Amino acid sequence: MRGLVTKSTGSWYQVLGADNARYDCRIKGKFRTHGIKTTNPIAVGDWVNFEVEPDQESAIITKLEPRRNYIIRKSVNLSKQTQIIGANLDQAFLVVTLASPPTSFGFIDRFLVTAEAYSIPATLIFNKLDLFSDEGLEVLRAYEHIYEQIGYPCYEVSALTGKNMDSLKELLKDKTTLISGHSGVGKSTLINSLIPEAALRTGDISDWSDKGKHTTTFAEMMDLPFGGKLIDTPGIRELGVVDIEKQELSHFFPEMRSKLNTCRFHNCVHINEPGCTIIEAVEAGEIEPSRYESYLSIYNNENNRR
Ligand SMILES: Nc1nc2c(ncn2[C@@H]2O[C@H](COP(=O)(O)OP(=O)(O)OP(=O)(O)O)[C@@H](O)[C@H]2O)c(=O)[nH]1
Ligand SMILES: [Zn+2]
Repeated sequence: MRGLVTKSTGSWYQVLGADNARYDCRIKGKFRTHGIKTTNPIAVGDWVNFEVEPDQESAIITKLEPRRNYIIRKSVNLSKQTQIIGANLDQAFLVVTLASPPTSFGFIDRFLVTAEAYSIPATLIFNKLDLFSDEGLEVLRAYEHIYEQIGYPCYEVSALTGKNMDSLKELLKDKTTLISGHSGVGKSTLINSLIPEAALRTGDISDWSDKGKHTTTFAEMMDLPFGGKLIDTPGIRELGVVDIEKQELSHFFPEMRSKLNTCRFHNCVHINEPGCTIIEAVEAGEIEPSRYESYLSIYNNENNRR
């Protein structure tokens, strides 16, 4: 039967079958992963074929359909390994906030670079709008302006009061969206506001995760009541920047992309080369200094977490 993977622990996969029933599936033997070294050959959002075992208790995934796209992160404990967080995504949302605790530019930019690297459209959701004074709002709008100019849509909401949540629903409707954010930004509150049954879902998780007691839950796909799917990434607070050649990094900063052919040296990496148009653009205020700092930080492989 054909089905959609909606949850995974790395050893167990929950699959929503074509018959609308959910199956607990496993993989038998080795699975072709097309050159991706990963702890989970199959990810949430994947379309698969599976066969129900004679005992009717479990099922075996037999085939993985080609992915339209996917997003990957470095595994925290296994140095060379990577995790596929989600596949077949329409877009990625990063929930951020400038209030308790504020999200740093570095955190935002690393997320955006990852989304660019995998060609997944990214949107920033600024939460906790209700906490802002007029002055605070000015700072917020300045942040938003930076990212909107580059081409990233920004939305300001309050998951707590529900302010502007309707415009968010419009964006999510009938799409598959990966949602991410560091601890405390209000991602759970936001999901609960979008999916009122999400509280039920929590009970469901603990029940199901018995199957994966010693593994991590990578991600979970939820149905949005107004149409569309949301992929939550519990325990995944940050997407690492994976497998980007230093020489290529600037391609994943859209505001740098258009200027790349104009540096004096064709192999310019925009650090301290003479005749570098990226550095000139930073100095002229055309490229935001915080974005250039993030570029340097990623280039130097620094992990300046919040
Ligand atoms: N004022 C205000 N507080 C909010 C808003 N959204 C969430 N919060 C609060 O922020 C805190 C963190 O919210 P959570 O939804 O638990 O945050 P999270 O991002 O899921 O983080 P974890 O709980 O660590 O997983 C809670 O005290 C929420 O009540 C908001 O829009 N406005
Ligand atoms: Zn340059």
